[in-house]
Amino acid sequence: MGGDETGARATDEPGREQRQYGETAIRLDGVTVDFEGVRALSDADLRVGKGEFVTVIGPSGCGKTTMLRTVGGLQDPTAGTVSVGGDPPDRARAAGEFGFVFQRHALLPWKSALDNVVFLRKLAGKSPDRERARDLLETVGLAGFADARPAELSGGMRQRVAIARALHLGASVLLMDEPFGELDELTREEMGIEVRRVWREERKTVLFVTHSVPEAVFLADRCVVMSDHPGEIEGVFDVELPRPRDESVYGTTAFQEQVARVRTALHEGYELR
Ligand SMILES: Nc1ncnc2c1ncn2[C@@H]1O[C@H](COP(=O)(O)OP(=O)(O)OP(=O)(O)O)[C@@H](O)[C@H]1O
Repeated sequence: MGGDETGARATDEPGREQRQYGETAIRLDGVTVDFEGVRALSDADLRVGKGEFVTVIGPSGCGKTTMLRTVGGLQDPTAGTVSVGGDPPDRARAAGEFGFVFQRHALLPWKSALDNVVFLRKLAGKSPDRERARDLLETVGLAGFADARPAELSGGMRQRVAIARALHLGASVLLMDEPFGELDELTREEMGIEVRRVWREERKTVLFVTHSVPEAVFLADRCVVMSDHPGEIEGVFDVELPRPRDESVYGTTAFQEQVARVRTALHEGYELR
């Protein structure tokens, strides 16, 4: 398919989202993770190119979070190797290469949005930059909310703060685990559009776990489909949709077809490779 070693294709599409993922940012080779008799992840091989947006979807308990945590150095593999920018995950984590965004944003309730963005960077031993933090709040659509406390923000706005916080860390890799899981469908869609826009501007590598097939397709350059018992990578699906993407994509036949294809893969173990 004319791909490079990441498996991603460089396309001739014009615009800023042109895909050129020659350099591998994340690499998993034969990664297995066992927990007391449970094989959470089995023999996973994956390459994620630098600056690529990869989503991960699969049934509950198939090892999506385990894979994300293993990439992020929060979980050691039982077998196999993971490398991030050529380094083992714990070294990459110590170097501040990861921005984690989880379903529960864990903002500090007594701090303003701006202070929440700044705080994590301070905690990581890096010097905070309030101007940059303010710019990032603007980037995620929160201009004017720098002084608001989390309780004054909606769920979607709180997740935007969490994304700005991860970006302020200066991380090159965003690991996102169901970040919009608690949001209503319309807000999820809006957040998806925002996240792709931010990703385009900030040029991060993103690994994004979701339960939503439309979200997995809309966001991705490539979508990793997993199966369970044991958790393994069933296939990796190239998403061919216009770039940049906005809400009009949801209504297109191409989008519906690709959603259907991923659904079939999830239900029937349809061969994607
Ligand atoms: N710390 C742990 N100790 C024991 N078992 C675990 C641990 N973490 C995960 N597991 C098990 O490993 C398997 C994979 O879990 P994981 O959370 O990675 O799946 P998931 O695909 O993210 O699930 P969900 O979509 O429900 O969040 C499950 O059977 C789970 O019970």
